[in-house]
Amino acid sequence: MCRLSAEFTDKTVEAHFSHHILPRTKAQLRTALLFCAAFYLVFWVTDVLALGLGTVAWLLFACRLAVGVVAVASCVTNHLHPHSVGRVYLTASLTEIVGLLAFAPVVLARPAELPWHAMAMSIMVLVVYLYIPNRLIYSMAIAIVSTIVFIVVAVLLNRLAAEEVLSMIMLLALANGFGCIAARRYHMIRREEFRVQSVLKNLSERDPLTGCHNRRYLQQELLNMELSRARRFRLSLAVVACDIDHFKAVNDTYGHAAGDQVLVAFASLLRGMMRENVDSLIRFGGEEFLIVLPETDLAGATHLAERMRAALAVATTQIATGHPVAVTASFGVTSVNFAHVTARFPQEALIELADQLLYAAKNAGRNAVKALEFQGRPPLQLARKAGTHG
Ligand SMILES: Nc1nc2c(ncn2[C@@H]2O[C@H](COP(=O)(O)OP(=O)(O)OP(=O)(O)O)[C@@H](O)[C@H]2O)c(=O)[nH]1
Repeated sequence: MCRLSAEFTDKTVEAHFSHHILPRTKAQLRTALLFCAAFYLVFWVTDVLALGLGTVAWLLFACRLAVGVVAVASCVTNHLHPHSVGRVYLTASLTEIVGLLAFAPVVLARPAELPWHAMAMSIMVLVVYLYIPNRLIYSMAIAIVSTIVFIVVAVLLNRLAAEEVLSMIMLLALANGFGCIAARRYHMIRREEFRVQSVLKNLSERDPLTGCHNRRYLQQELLNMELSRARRFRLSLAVVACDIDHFKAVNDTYGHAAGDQVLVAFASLLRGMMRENVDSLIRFGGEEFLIVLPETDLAGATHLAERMRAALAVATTQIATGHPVAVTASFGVTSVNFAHVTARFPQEALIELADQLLYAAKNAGRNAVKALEFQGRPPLQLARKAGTHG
């Protein structure tokens, strides 16, 4: 994490984090802006009490109203662009700047109350750092520049004794210092929470050896999500089950560590032939993998499985001892086309059919692909498990 900005140094991670917290940031920003704008307007009462209901008081009302208008416009803009992180920070900064600028006429119109204005300025600085959600570097820039401008205006007004000016400067420096430290802490804690959550999510959804999604993620999230999407838009969804042939022999001959290397290489070969961010590879158990292919019909999925089978058949994995290890794999392919299938069926039925086809491929001599369209009914018993398969 960058120590100055309190953001992730990796821009992609930071963008991911910002999008992840965007709904919460927007809700916080809306509350903060409307609350601050309302207070700004309510404080007009003090202008009237100090100046009477004359032209100057109405001018100050116009300034305060401008802050309210910008705050409301910011909220509307963010509502109309629900996915824009940049716009959230832009509107937060803009409202902060307008709010602080609108404070200048109040100070100039009521110079006798300079110590109170200094106190108000300290509170506003804290609000900028802590209450209005914004990037820390933007909050820092806005708070520091407006503090300096305020001090210059206060000195030019020449209403305070030297010791009062010094007290005011120290008070404002304290507000900036503590505000900045607290805001920095808050930004870092939120990112640390996000990092821990991501690590835990990864641990619960992924297989540590191959980095593929695990069975729990497939059954509890992925398949349900893909099936509902395919059903809603009447699309095809394909599932491919694949399993390395005679994998036990690899372990027995070269050792478990070499077996692990072969598994990792197999997963990487499959992943390399899939569509990034569209298809999913799941380690279903031991040496069996499952591939979920959205918007893919049986012909497309069978073609892919055939290409994967052929690629593996000519590939070798260099294990730690330097030996090249060659393996083959068997594939069971099924797909469901929701343009035709309207009946509801349990998600397991699709996996079960892919699995049965996989064992049919094993029974047919291995290093083979078997495919069948899923018709929405519980699958038939296509094949018994191959005798050698555990
Ligand atoms: N190295 C390694 N081996 C594993 C892992 N998970 C399961 N295995 C092994 O995979 C082997 C699977 O053997 P079987 O189920 O008999 O299947 P097979 O030898 O591949 O035979 P067929 O599938 O019928 O072709 C067993 O020896 C398991 O110990 C793993 O994470 N790493």
